[in-house]
Amino acid sequence: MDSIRLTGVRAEAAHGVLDFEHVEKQPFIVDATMFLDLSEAGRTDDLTDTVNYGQIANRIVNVIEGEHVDLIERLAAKIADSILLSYRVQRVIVTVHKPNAPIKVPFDDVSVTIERARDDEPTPASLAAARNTERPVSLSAADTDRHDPQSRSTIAGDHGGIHKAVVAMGGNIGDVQQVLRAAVVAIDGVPGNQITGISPLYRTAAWGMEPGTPDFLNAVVEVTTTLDADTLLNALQTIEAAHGRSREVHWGSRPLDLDIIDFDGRVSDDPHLTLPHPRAWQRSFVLAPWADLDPNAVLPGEHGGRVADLLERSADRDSVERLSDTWILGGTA
Ligand SMILES: Nc1ncnc2c1ncn2[C@@H]1O[C@H](COP(=O)(O)OP(=O)(O)OP(=O)(O)O)[C@@H](O)[C@H]1O
Ligand SMILES: Nc1nc2c(c(=O)[nH]1)N=C(CO)CN2
Repeated sequence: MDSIRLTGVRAEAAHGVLDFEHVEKQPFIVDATMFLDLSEAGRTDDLTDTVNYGQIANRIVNVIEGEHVDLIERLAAKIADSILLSYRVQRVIVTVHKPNAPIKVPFDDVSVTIERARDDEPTPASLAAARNTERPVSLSAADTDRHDPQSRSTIAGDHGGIHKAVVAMGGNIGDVQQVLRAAVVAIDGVPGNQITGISPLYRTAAWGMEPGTPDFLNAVVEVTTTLDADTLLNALQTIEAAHGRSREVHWGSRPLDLDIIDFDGRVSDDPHLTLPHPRAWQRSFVLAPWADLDPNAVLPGEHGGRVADLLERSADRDSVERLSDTWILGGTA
């Protein structure tokens, strides 16, 4: 099968079993070989027919710089999972090198290599991709013939042109900032999606939850997408599941929540996907970052209005605090 090989992706982080390795950063270097069918991309010259290796490299760095792990075996498994979020990748070989590992004799390098296939253990991403086989994504409404409709590696799109969606992100368990960064990368990595705006990061008091619920971090992103609204929701739920599946979550708290706030200004009371999000109008944790991102934004629907005005009137507007404009780059300074 065709492959894309990315080698020497490097980042520093504190991973390892020994005490000092929990605090002192050291380099980790990753090679990844992704197996996928490149024949379409070879014919069409279109990035949406392959995987964007720049996005894969970002994902690898996000995992390395993410939550502490003791073992490079675990780091390799997390990296393989994040790569298999790209539904086109059928199989991946990941090598993690730890050249400065605490080994007392002279050595060149130590590494682990793992191989994971989409079929070995279906990830939420692969399950969602497999379920949505009806029609593939494309960037224009005209090119419906370019893809193989039988392929299980497709995500349905509506071929209805380019839509604009506003997605709210939040979480209050674990390294939320890191997870939100990874979520932005993952949303942008869904074929047909392009992130066009990222709000500042806010710390917000838990809204509508039991006293003592930890604060959330929240942000809002704008996405242009060729996906229909249901398929976008499906993709967002897949990304949520990838970040929540192995954690113990007490009621209400969550590592990652992704809601569609607005989709082309549509209004719908379908409970599966209510538009605009039915509680957005009264949530400062949505309104404040959205108003920062787009001071002229308007929430449609019964409770709608200028987002900045809704924020002004919102009962909990003092319970949100702007933390960082540059959080997406990796720091909160
Ligand atoms: N605009 C929307 N965005 C995301 N999910 C929605 C939307 N409208 C309806 N839903 C449905 O809501 C269900 C529950 O979603 P979720 O678990 O994110 O809720 P929640 O985060 O606990 O509450 P809230 O929706 O108040 O933020 C989803 O399965 C989804 O089908
Ligand atoms: N501050 C804050 N509160 C919440 C949030 C959230 O993201 N931030 N999400 C909720 C359910 O989605 C309920 N309450």
